[in-house]
Amino acid sequence: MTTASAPRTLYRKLWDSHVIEVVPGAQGEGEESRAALIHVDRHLLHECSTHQSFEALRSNGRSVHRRETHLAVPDHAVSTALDRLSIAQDDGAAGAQVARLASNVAEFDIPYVPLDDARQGIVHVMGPELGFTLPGITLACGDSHTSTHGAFGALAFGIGASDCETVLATNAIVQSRAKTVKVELSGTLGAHVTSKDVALALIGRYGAGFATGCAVEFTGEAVRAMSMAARMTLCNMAIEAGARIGLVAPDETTIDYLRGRPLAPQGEMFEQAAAYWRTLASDPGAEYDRTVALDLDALAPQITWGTNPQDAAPVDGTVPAAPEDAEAARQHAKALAYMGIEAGMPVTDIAVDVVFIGSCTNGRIEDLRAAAAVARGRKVADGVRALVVPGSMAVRAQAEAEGLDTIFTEAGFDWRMAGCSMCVAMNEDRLAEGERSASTSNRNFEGRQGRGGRTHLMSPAMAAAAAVTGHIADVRTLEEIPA
Ligand SMILES: CC(C)[C@H](C(=O)O)[C@@H](O)C(=O)O
Ligand code: SF4
Repeated sequence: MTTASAPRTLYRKLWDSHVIEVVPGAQGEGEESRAALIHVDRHLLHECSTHQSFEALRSNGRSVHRRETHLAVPDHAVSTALDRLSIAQDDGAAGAQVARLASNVAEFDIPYVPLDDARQGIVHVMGPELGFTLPGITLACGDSHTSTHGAFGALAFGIGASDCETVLATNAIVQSRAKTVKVELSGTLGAHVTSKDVALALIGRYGAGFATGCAVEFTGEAVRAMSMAARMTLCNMAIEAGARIGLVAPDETTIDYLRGRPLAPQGEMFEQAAAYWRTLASDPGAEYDRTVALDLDALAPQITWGTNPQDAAPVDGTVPAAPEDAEAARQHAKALAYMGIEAGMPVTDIAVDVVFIGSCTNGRIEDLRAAAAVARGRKVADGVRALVVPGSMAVRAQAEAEGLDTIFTEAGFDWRMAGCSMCVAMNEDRLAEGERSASTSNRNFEGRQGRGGRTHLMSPAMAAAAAVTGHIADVRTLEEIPA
């Protein structure tokens, strides 16, 4: 039984401060129920997972409880073509999804960022940019990568369509309190090694299920040194370790990021909020259900070779040999056959057809800067199609203000409008059967980027290195190009 004075994890503090009522449960004698009705402070919506919820609201005769706590944006199915506003009215499936979202939010009077708005972007990029995401809040969205917002010290989680209706109608939801995993990151990242590499290395070492159903808190000096963008990448990828929630305790980096954001508190209110945010950290001695560690000093850039995010290897390594366990060996053979590669080959021998730089994992301005630093003065290799899809229109505008678009286009990259794009292939951006990509997104399952497509996950700098060499390449070994 947790007493008021027992040291608590950040997760537990966020949880406790949002419990409306504990649901009496079937726990063992003397054990506290883990289920509770919790308050949902904020809710993000996109066009793919919400139509059913609005239908349910209508058929149940319910209304939206507090309209200003919701924010909707189309991102998954939208075109990323430069002339998309003139084609958005097409009656294709994607256009219809966006149109339905627009009419649903109009009917229920929910704040909406339409496709032609300068703030449009992937929900998990746009929410933080606007200051909709704040430390200490609960934030829900009908999308698994909602964990991204945990980088701010928010309790952020994906919900299903029926939960989405409940959240719209009540701002509350029954959840089960998750078990906690502490990830201790020690050491310092080397040049060109990023939080994407940390995430892939962690999942590679501990397995795609190492945090199943858990709340993962990333801790250590290395995390404190990371930008908000890097922390968001980590929390985003926590889902690929099976987690429900990713968390980083807020600090001055978080507070500096949020100051002046349009939907964050302003002036004296902001300072009062920041004083509270500074209290949001795990107490010394707080107990986690599991702790895992990774030393970053010797970490190399990572890539995935297979069809699961845990199929990670260092870029200076080889495609691994079959594991001993029979079932694991069968999976390994299946993955290699699908990917069209062989055990033992250096991963840098893998040639790519397509490069995708974008997504809610790595579509922020820092990511584009890292990719542009590699692309600058180089050319996309012959036969390679390379796309840069900013995570939001604000990222796109910032990149243009910095001249990154010119660097990319001069190098032969395609410079697109914002959206999920080839991360999920719900729009026209997709791999053809058998095509192979270097991708900065988060999932490499069979067909994720188009039926029969083959995905190698990596960081933005590594993806840019693949674009200019035509194969998976160690960005650390590319020659410096003088400015
Ligand atoms: C379409 C959406 C519900 C889905 C998710 O839940 O994550 C998508 O964003 C994804 O990344 O696969
Ligand atoms: S960018 Fe990819 S992972 Fe992120 S929300 Fe869109 S589809 Fe999901």
